[in-house]
Amino acid sequence: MLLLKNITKRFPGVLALDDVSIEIRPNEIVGLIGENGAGKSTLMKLLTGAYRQDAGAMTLNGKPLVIRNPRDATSKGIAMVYQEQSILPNLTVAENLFLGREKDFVALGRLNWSKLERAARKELATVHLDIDPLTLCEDLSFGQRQMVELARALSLASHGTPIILLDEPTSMLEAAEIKILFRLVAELKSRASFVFVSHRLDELLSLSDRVYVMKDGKVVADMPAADASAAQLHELMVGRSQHSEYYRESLQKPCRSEVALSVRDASLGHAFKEVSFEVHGGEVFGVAGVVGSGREELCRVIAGLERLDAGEINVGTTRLRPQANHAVALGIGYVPCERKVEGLVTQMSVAQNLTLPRLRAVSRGGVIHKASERSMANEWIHRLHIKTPGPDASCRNLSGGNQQKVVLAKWRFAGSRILVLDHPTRGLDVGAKEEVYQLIRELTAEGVAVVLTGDTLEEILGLSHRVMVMRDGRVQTILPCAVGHKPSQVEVIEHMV
Ligand SMILES: Nc1ncnc2c1ncn2[C@@H]1O[C@H](COP(=O)(O)OP(=O)(O)OP(=O)(O)O)[C@@H](O)[C@H]1O
Repeated sequence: MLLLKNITKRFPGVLALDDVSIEIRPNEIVGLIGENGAGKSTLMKLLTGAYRQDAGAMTLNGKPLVIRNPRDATSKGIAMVYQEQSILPNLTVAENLFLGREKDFVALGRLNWSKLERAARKELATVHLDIDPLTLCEDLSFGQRQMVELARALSLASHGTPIILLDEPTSMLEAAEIKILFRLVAELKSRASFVFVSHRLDELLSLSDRVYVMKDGKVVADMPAADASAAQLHELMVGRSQHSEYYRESLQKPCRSEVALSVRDASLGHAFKEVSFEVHGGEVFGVAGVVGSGREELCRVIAGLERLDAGEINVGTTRLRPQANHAVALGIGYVPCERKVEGLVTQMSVAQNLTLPRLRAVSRGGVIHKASERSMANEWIHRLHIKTPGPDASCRNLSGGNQQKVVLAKWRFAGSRILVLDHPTRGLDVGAKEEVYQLIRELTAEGVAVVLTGDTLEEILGLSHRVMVMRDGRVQTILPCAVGHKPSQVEVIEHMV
């Protein structure tokens, strides 16, 4: 149905797509995987008309295809469900579904709300979402908002057999929501084709019919999912086989006796109440809980971004003030879940972002010394294998995973002694994840304390010395979790829900 032939796309200093050929058949789910920076998003952006290829051609149902912009893409039946959701939270579900198409619902200069509501109900039924179309989107759960996006994409691209692009749709979802999404996509396959981008190899194999593996801008494999294994995909995309010890458990050292961080009777609004714990030097302290359990807010409080209603947080003998710069001064580094909003100044370069928390190290006489800034940055680019044309490249143009590496490198450069990692491996490919796990082990061996809330329970259990389980803002239990004493996932889930 859709054919991409010998597509090349170049950015300054980067060959993002190098002679890529891909085909998408009717009613098929095509999985797309590759390391961070392999070119997946660039490919999606070509298909939605955000970019034009430098060379190569596309055809749709045998006819030459030129996509001028996203609206043109949807008119040709290609629509995208964005990972960092594109719906407007302050509008209703119905308004979001028909955003830009309001004129179909206007009579005599006025919006016909009941017509809009009826049409919205119909669209919501296609994704089995039983909600009032006049609900504000900000009142929906993340999973529900994603369903609204999917319904919107399907209704926009209602031309022939639509092609729906799903960019890491599961990265922000809980296990139960993922199940619902997968069931729905499998059902919708009878009326649409899907391109599914994911870094989770098992998921990709379970949902897709066929899989393309990309590496350094090239397609290196195309195979039926039934013939592929996760280990094989790992090797194809990373170029080496998966480390037998994924979480580097053998590198875990007993933590130190000194307390690096203590949280006492901390309460914050509706988010959490009377939370107390201590984290030791060299310890990975995992925080588990479902979305809404209070774990994300807890991370923000330790980073100095929120003011507690009661209780206190101490680093050594110093009480933390609710100011991000005080947290940084006390040696706390924060890797936020929303890296583009809070983790980076995206319009600044890689070097500027990397050195931002410790400008003094690259300044002379109060003036930033560009050559030292660049050479520091080069060192970290090299150490963390950050894929960038150079230290002066704008962070905005890095792939998602490489942006995350810049955030991690920044705190490493700052010499932080306490790291708060909120989903540090979200959006990272399997190889990059292993590098982060290795880095966490190295940091803790040096005595750095880590507060970790992870993408999966397996990840939290794999890395932590102890795991605190939160439910509805309360601490349920703190379980020992060092190697040889790991609780089972079931045991932890029982405390979570
Ligand atoms: N607008 C741009 N300007 C310059 N370089 C870019 C731009 N967009 C992407 N790149 C570069 O092109 C390469 C491919 O990036 P792309 O975002 O397609 O990777 P990806 O496979 O989606 O990675 P990830 O899994 O991390 O999201 C990267 O090296 C990236 O830095």
